[in-house]
Amino acid sequence: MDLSYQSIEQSIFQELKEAVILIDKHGKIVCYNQQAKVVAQSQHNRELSMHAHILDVFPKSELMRVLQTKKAEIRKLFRLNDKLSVHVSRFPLLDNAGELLGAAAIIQQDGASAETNWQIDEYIQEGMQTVLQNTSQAFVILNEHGFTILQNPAHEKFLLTLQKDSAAEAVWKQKLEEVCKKTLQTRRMVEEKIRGESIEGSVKCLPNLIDGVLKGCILFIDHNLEQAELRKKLEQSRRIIRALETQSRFKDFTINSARMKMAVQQGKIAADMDYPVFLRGAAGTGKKMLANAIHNDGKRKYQAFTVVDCLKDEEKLADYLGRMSSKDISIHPQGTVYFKNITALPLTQQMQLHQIVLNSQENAAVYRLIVSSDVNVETAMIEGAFQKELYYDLLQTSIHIPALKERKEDIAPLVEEWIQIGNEEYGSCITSIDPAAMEVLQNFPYNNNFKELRASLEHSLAKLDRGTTTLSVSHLAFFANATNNQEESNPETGDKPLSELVEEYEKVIIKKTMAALDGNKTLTAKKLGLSVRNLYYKLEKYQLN
Ligand SMILES: Nc1ncnc2c1ncn2[C@@H]1O[C@H](COP(=O)(O)OP(=O)(O)OP(=O)(O)O)[C@@H](O)[C@H]1O
Repeated sequence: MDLSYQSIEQSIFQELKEAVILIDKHGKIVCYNQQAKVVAQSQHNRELSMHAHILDVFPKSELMRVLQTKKAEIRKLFRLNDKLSVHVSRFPLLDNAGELLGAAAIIQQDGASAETNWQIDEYIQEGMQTVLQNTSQAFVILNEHGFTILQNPAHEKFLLTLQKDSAAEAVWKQKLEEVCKKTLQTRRMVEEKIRGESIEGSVKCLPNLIDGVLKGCILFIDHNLEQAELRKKLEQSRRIIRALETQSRFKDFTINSARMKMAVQQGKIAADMDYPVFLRGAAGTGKKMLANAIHNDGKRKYQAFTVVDCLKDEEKLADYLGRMSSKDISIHPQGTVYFKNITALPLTQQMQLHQIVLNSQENAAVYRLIVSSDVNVETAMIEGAFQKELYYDLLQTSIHIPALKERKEDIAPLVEEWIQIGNEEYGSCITSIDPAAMEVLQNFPYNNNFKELRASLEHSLAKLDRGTTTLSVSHLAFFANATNNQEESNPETGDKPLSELVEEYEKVIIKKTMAALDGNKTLTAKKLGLSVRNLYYKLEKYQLN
């Protein structure tokens, strides 16, 4: 067999992807192609040359073995250097009579490295998938029209949380769209900071160019959601503490309804002035909270806020009426005094209060005055139990706080807020509310307004099974029972608290006595051992007028 160079199809041989080296039976190189030169160079820059010994060029070559064994070795791994391994197939070269002429090595350098690259690619791909699925960095891949093709879990979570805050969601959605559009238009990276109400962050958008063709873009989002959630919880705790310490502010009101927004707005206007304020609204609607916010967001915030219940605090009432009647403006301005249940004041004290109101109107008051009533003052006035002049003067700056049933839009956010607080207190873990349950909560009458909403929810949360995450109608048995009891109006049934049963009984007694005495209030009060003003108060409370 002629192993000379000329006997082989030059062009094909040279173009082969594989490196080919032929040696004679002594180990001398007799033939090689271009690829073989490259392989030799990759091994410490060695030069391949004709008639050189194979071990001089490849000191670790195993081709010599084939000369001895005369056996072919297929695709054996051979380490060329620290970084590069190749697959080598070795063949003995025999003539027709089986005589050894030499040996050939076919080195699959391209194939081998492609395989190595492929293995690395697969490894990297898998690794990348794991990283992308687990990273807290939210990202989303969009096509050239701005539609989502792929997003990671961090992005899904981000969108879900954003949905809970409609104001922030609107800002973020608009900004992300803008950034995306800009990237697709300019084919350049666009970076922006986003301030979406409570949720802040930044977005980076890269054009997705494949072989110079714009295929869409990739959005990377950094946000402070976790901090925002923590801040919200902290703010809630602070709000409760402020309410407990009568440190409420206007921002502490949870409101959705236009009517309640109006009441708070009026409160804000009143806070800037020193006029007396008259707060009107049923029990538990938030009168004290609003009075407190007027004080804390007003000029006298560094002075005391004092609550005087005209129905219960007789001594305190007399004390403050005395102190506040003084017109001595040389005295350093004092804090705010909040008189609640003013319809329970006897006429003489009403006159005293009227004088304080007049002093305030003349800017001659030492104290800031805020009064409230949860019963209908007009009826008391018509009956002669409330002074007309006082009524008209107070009316000028009166703020009406609507009952919860008149502002159902406020119920959902209040419920959500109290469930979060309840979760902390009762160890429950409610994260969602079934729509049917929310309907029950929204349609409940809440005679004691916020106080009743909170107490009823607490009652339901305290009885939840461990692990319940969705509040459903079945958990609201307390609400159903309360509704039934109200509908049946049977004072002897149900598991009502004693105070409620006593009130129901009191109502029946007053009603019967009044009927027996032809509606004469003075005689009714006398018969029941009540003062006339107290009777008026109870008639209003039980709506017996
Ligand atoms: N819009 C609101 N957002 C948050 N909390 C509220 C809201 N309205 C009322 N509350 C809370 O409801 C509770 C009852 O409110 P508050 O004592 O001010 O009612 P009130 O009308 O003065 O009641 P009452 O006439 O029975 O004394 C308080 O704990 C208050 O913090």
